[in-house]
Amino acid sequence: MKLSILQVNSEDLSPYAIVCGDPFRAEAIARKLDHVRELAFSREYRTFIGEASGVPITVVSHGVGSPGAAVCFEELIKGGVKTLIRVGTAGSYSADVPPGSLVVSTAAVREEGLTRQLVPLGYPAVADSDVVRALFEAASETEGLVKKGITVTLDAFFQGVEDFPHDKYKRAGALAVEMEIAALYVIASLRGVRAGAIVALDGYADADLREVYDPHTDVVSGAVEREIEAAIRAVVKLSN
Ligand SMILES: O=P(O)(O)O[C@H]1O[C@H](CO)[C@@H](O)[C@H]1O
Ligand SMILES: O=c1cc[nH]c(=O)[nH]1
Repeated sequence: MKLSILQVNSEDLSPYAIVCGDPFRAEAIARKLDHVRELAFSREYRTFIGEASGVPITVVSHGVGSPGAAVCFEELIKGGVKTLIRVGTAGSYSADVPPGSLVVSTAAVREEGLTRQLVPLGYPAVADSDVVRALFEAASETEGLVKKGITVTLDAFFQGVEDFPHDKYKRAGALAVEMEIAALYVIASLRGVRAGAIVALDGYADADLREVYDPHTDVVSGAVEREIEAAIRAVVKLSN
């Protein structure tokens, strides 16, 4: 079956997918795999298939923001993907997890608009516990700080005149904020597949991102390398 938005044949997909926002990061992840082939590059969705330790892995970029990412997650699941791992970046809520750290998201606050069009507000956006365990173990085997905990998914990236809800979620113990994990977790639960996510912290969420956002530093690149390694190893662990 040809997936109409991703423009890939479902027969070419692995049951394991690593997803990320940036099409160039998808390529960087794919380059770590054996026998890699690019399957399609349609809109923001760039799809590769490769192998790690003999386990086939699909890698796909989902772009920025929950609505576009949701389309990607839904099509992958329709195409037979059973385990999805997001490898992303996020802004930190705490000096205990400074830029360059990794966070494995156990659950996500639904501060986006997409999932409320799918399920009631009380429905949780929660990771699969086996995927969290595999990601945390694999990330802990890399050099550098890794924590697990709640993350926040927000639609807005640059602030307008409304206050962002960062302070209350910080006080409630959330570790970081990004833009797609809640959509991933809700859709995975709805469709009966498992999902998890790991993020590399690229700055502090409450800074004025218009002034200071720069994910292209050595510290962030190093953390992204670590999370890619962790995600690939987590897939191999989950396949055993
Ligand atoms: O690095 P990625 O995976 O794109 O994740 C984060 O970065 C983007 C914002 O620049 C958003 O997609 C956010 O969730
Ligand atoms: O959504 C995001 C992603 C990266 N960094 C942030 O501060 N926010």
